[in-house]
Amino acid sequence: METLTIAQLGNPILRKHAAPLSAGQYQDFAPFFKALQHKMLEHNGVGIAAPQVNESIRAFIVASRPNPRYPDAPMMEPTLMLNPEIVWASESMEKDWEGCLSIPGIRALVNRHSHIEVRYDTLEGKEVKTQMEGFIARIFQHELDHLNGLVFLDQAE
Ligand SMILES: O=C(O)C[C@@H](Cc1ccccc1)[C@H](O)SCc1ccccc1
Ligand SMILES: [Zn+2]
Repeated sequence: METLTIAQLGNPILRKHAAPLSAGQYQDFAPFFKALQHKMLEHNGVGIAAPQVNESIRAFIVASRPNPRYPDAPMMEPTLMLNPEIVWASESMEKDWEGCLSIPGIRALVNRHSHIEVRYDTLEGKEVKTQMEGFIARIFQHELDHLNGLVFLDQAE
């Protein structure tokens, strides 16, 4: 298991537009994705994006679970999402607190779409299309920002 370090704000990689993966590459990155999930769990994260560990590719993990800040957050298996996109977003927005593994110790109120429809590929190359709301939708939007060189402070209230 390669050891990954988490890029901190100021590292230019966090400001790059990450590159899409070709389906042929998915399996090549399998060991990296294992290490990515390990890193997220090590830091009690509910999500993590590849650029945060210096890999500027369009991949992230969403792993909602109840936590002190979101005690009623849904419990979900950590889910790897490749070439993720938002295909529809609600007009309605919700403000809530966010943190970031790349900006430790800072929390901010961020406005996010309350409902989104997303699509992404699985490691096996299967396309998934699904709806998200609440905390899970928030994590998805937070991680997608990372793939587009944005961090939560950029749109904090
Ligand atoms: O830096 C990251 O992408 C991990 C973020 C994920 C996150 C997304 C939306 C709202 C909050 C966090 C976190 O730092 S993981 C740590 C964490 C866990 C639960 C609540 C707040 C922060
Ligand atoms: Zn983050």
